[in-house]
Amino acid sequence: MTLFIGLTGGIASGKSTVSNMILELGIPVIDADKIAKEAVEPEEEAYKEIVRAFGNKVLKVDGNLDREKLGEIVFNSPEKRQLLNGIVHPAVRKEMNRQKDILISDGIQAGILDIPLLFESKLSHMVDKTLLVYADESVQFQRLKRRNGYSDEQAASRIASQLPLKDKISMADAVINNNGTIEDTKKQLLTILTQWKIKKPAE
Ligand SMILES: Nc1ncnc2c1ncn2[C@@H]1O[C@H](COP(=O)(O)OP(=O)(O)OP(=O)(O)O)[C@@H](O)[C@H]1O
Repeated sequence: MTLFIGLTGGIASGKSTVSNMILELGIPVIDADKIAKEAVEPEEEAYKEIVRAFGNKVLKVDGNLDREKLGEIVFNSPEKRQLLNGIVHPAVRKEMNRQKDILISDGIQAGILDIPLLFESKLSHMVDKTLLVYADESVQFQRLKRRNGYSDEQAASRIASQLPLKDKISMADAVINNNGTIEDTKKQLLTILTQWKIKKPAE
């Protein structure tokens, strides 16, 4: 039986950092963000639905979706965000399930589903365990500003648009505190994987 772990966190809390560590251990990662990007490529059904719903103004001249423009529209309107999610989420769920089925039929012991908005999107039912990458809001703020070159206001509004990370602690089966060094984080990850009896595939 394949054990599926949902990896989540908040903006700039360190999900990609942890998901890279997991990949380096040889454990497969199903990446919801990557799948979501692929789901809206021009040949996909979701792309056509988005153009029908939002119009040509969300397209770049080359015909690809203007993700920044779309992001801005939905960032400022909960109704439009719901409309977009209603198109994209089912396509993403379907592809994640397809990839899960491959790991199951290959007899893989464990797989990670990297889903940034796991709790907000109510997708916990897709996994057996949930793992939260936590960082204090002040740490998220500093790392977000440094990584994205955001102003104080831009960083603060993006953090405020998500459920506070501390509220997700009680929802998760295990929490990695990523306030410290990368080494500290790696140690916590290995401890949790051991507790869940997940071995490196090579062992
Ligand atoms: N323990 C750490 N110490 C120092 N810097 C870190 C640490 N963990 C992550 N970072 C840095 O903080 C930034 C955010 O980390 P990362 O990209 O892993 O977060 P994320 O949760 O995947 O973010 P997002 O969802 O916003 O893409 C990156 O620039 C990363 O290199």
